[in-house]
Amino acid sequence: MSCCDKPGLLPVEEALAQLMALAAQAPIEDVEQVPLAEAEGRVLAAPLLSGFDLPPWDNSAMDGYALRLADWQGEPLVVSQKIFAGVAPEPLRAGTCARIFTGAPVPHGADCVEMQENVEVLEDGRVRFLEALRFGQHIRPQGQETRQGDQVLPAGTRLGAIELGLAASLGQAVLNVRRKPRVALLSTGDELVEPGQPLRTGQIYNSNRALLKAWLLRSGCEVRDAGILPDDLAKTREVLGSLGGADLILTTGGVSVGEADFLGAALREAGELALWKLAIKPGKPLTVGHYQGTPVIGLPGNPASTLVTFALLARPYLLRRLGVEAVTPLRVEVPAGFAWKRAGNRREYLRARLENGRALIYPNQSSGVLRSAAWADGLVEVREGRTLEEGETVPFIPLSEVLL
Ligand SMILES: Nc1nc2c(c(=O)[nH]1)N[C@H]1C(S)=C(S)[C@@H](COP(=O)(O)OP(=O)(O)OC[C@H]3O[C@@H](n4cnc5c(N)ncnc54)[C@H](O)[C@@H]3O)O[C@H]1N2
Ligand code: MOO
Ligand SMILES: [Mg+2]
Repeated sequence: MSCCDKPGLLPVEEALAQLMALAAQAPIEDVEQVPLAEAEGRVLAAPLLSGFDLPPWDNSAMDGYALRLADWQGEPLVVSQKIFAGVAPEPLRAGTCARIFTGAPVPHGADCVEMQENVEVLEDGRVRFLEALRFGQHIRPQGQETRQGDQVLPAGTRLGAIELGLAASLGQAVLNVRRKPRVALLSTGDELVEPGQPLRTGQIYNSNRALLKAWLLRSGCEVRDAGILPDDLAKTREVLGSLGGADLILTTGGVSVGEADFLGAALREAGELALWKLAIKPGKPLTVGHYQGTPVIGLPGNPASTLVTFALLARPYLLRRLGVEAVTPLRVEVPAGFAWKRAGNRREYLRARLENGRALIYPNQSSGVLRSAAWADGLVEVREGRTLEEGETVPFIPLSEVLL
């Protein structure tokens, strides 16, 4: 055990529970109406209800012929009308059938559709049905998908491609969604330089800013990019104090115990430090609190620590503030394609990739190595105190689950 890995670290579940409680105290409830085409990634503010039955009328599932079963005694039937999708049919004339195509409304009086492969069209145009017919066959009944008034999606649903398609099928051109969270993004560190600038000795490029900005935008947030903050307590106070209009100040770096780590000190002075030092690796010094009443989440500066803590803690917090229930990502159990001999006292999230159904881990799991995450397609979770033999089952969190 190293000097810093003492017991007393906050377990990940407890940190998440506390973040959820903080989120519940500060819901973002303002509602906006947005056109369907702009609603991707937003969160429904009200349930999506079906204004009508879907499908609105019985319609054919096949290209073929519609008939009334009782009219068919084995003799060929005359075709009395042709019904394409998009037209309103006449009622079916007794003793006849109708030519019908997939998606076309079934005419009043018909109760069965036969696909054209199973009929013989006679020279006189009549149609002989070659196989036994069943009542209701190949008919998609009115309301089979939704009934008028059904709740199709609950409030708090995040809108992805499927939900947008569903809303469109119900004729919704505009959706009521929660206002986007306003996130002020700050990268702390005297060593940071933006890409495009020359790099002097001791400096590194700011990668967390690009990573988080893209991810926040994808997560449906409005980003106020507050740039780079030097490692200086007075400057930290000044900049945090200027970001009061934000729903969240999200910072990276400056949360550990070094002499240039000032976020904790600033929060203790003019706010509250609610969470610090978690049993998570990477990401232990994650810092949560508020500054003059504005919520602050300080992600540890190491790029893989930033990624893991954003994915598993900060992102769920933001989603919960929007009323999203399901904020924890899916885990699938997979066999480990590696052995893990070092039981740690923090829960570890290893950058991993599935190959032939087994999880392989990137050879360098240093929290400074972002390349590990670009190589990976998920995170393997290794619980505190655990070692693993190759072939044992481990939880795997697909990165696609958290990147949306
Ligand atoms: N004595 C101890 N030292 C450290 C401990 C500890 O418990 N005792 N914890 C370590 C752990 S774990 C982590 S994680 C880091 C977290 O450090 P900070 O959040 O204070 O971050 P910094 O010190 O500012 O930076 C850490 C590392 O990350 C680089 N960095 C920072 N920001 C960026 C950025 N925007 N883009 C790219 N890289 C960035 C920075 O240069 C440092 O290399 O603390 C350990 N130390
Ligand atoms: O927890 Mo730190 O994130 O190990 O590098
Ligand atoms: Mg530090």
